[in-house]
Amino acid sequence: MIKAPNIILVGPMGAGKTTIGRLLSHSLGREFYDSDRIIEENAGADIPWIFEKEGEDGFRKRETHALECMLHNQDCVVLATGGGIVMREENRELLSNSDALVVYLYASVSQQLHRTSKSNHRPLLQTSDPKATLNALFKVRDPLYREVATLVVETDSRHPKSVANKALEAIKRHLKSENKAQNANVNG
Ligand SMILES: Nc1ncnc2c1ncn2[C@@H]1O[C@H](COP(=O)(O)OP(=O)(O)O)[C@@H](O)[C@H]1O
Ligand SMILES: O=C(O)C1=C[C@@H](OP(=O)(O)O)[C@@H](O)[C@H](O)C1
Ligand SMILES: [Mg+2]
Repeated sequence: MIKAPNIILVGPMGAGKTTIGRLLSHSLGREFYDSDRIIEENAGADIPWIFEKEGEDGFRKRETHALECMLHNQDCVVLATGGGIVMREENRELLSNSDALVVYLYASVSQQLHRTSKSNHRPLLQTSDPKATLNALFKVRDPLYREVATLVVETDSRHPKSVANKALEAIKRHLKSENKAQNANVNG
């Protein structure tokens, strides 16, 4: 059993946040949440509908509210976020100022494109050139994911189970080194 506060997954669309988050939560015996599902449940509508009726700005407001509620009410859960969670400074501050362990699931743009091509539920990718959109988003967002993340886990050419195991090992290593540093502070 590992002792860690909330584990929060960030990264681009198609990085596998929803898939890996669920696998991680099973391995850890923790509850799993996905900010996109929380938003949909609260709205009583799906994400394409919210984007259509309220615009991206309406969706982002709902996203901030979902993140605030999770950080305020939940402890020791696994939370998958949506790829745009880092766009608002307010959200980055919420993530950085919380004691959550934030894991950036990295995926190359070609993998993002491949993995998102099976679904039409991502409004931002309903363009004539989703690859150009993913490239443009990646340029802006990659530094922001790195800014809020404690750990970065590479997901290209790995099966989801292998990504989840890799993330788990990285989390355990991180917690061990954090404990050692704390003990050194107490004893030193
Ligand atoms: N490591 C992986 N290798 C291959 N396919 C993956 C991997 N991770 C996720 N997928 C697949 O990619 C698609 C998008 O995954 P999802 O978890 O929804 O990503 P996200 O929540 O980051 O947008 C799903 O069909 C999922 O099964
Ligand atoms: O990158 C984004 O801005 C978005 C990512 C989506 O979540 P996933 O990253 O889980 O696909 C979802 O929140 C919405 O379509 C917007
Ligand atoms: Mg997702």
